[in-house]
Amino acid sequence: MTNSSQTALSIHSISMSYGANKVLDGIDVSLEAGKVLGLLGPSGCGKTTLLRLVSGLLLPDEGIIEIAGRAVAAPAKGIALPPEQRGLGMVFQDYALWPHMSVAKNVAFPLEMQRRSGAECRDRVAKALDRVGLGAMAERRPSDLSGGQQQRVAIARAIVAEPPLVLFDEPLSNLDRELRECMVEELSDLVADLNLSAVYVTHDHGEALTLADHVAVMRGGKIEQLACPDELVSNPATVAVADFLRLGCLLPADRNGDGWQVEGTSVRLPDGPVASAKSTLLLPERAMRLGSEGPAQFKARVLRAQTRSTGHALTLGIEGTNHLIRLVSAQRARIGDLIDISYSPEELRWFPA
Ligand SMILES: Nc1ncnc2c1ncn2[C@@H]1O[C@H](COP(=O)(O)OP(=O)(O)OP(=O)(O)O)[C@@H](O)[C@H]1O
Repeated sequence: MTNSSQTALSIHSISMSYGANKVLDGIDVSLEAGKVLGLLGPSGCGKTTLLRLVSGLLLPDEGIIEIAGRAVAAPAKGIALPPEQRGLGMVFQDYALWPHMSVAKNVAFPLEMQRRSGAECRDRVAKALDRVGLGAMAERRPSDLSGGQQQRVAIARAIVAEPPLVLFDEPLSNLDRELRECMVEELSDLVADLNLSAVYVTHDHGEALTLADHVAVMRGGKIEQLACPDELVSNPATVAVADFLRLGCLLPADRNGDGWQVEGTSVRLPDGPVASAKSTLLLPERAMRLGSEGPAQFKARVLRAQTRSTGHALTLGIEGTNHLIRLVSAQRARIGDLIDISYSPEELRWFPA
């Protein structure tokens, strides 16, 4: 464990059960000050439980949680600080704004809880609202704002007391897709400008990869991989990570002579860095191109073609099999066409079976 004030959050060997159901199992993760940790994973993997343990809404069965070097939960030592003594900022999915209070009153709440003077409250609220671009809306009611603006009020309230750590619990999931895409970028800039230390829970991998410096991909109460976004995308540690991040096509393969054969196909691949007789290989979407110009190819049939703003979204079937490949291509292709797909063998990733 570390006591450095440079560490915003340190989670050590945390476990937690609901009755006989162990929902978190030996979680270890730490976060440097000024960085964002994304907690990403499918429904039920334990992200919200972990966030609640950090906030103090739940207590762990085992382990230690430190915020800015101070132990806030350590059952073995009888330490269990309630949420109000952890001094955290929190932003929730449903904004959790008080409808009968003005925007300024909502934002002032954490400072009033700390019994700050009226002048200090007014000054800090005005600064926080300016930072989220809502300086002109201080006297409005939350109901007179759009969903995106309400979420910015919630962010202003979370940062007004300059907490050592801000917790975001799926803050954009109530917004429609267009607004969400806009807010992800805004939020990412805001978090960087404010130099916030934050934990950001989401099941949307695009959000996590955009916003977080490090992402913990969770599965079944454990961290499957903890890495920066680039590393996760280029070197997923497991099939589950590659699958959850939808990095490309996962294919079962059998060792065959000095190479590999994709199960049920005539597609042969060069040797990979696994010793087992069977493996799953990832053919990343970004490694594939339409046409036969690349270093290696195979044939696939176009099953579906949809026009998107970014290109043509194609679903292809490796000829004569049920293996599907999805990719977005600048080139058009017609349903039923048999086309060549090129790829770079060095971009394949292998997982022992
Ligand atoms: N109050 C509770 N009582 C019993 N089991 C619970 C309770 N809250 C959560 N669980 C269980 O704990 C596990 C983890 O739940 P958690 O809410 O942390 O998952 P999550 O990853 O946040 O999922 P989601 O994305 O759907 O919110 C799940 O199996 C869930 O059913």
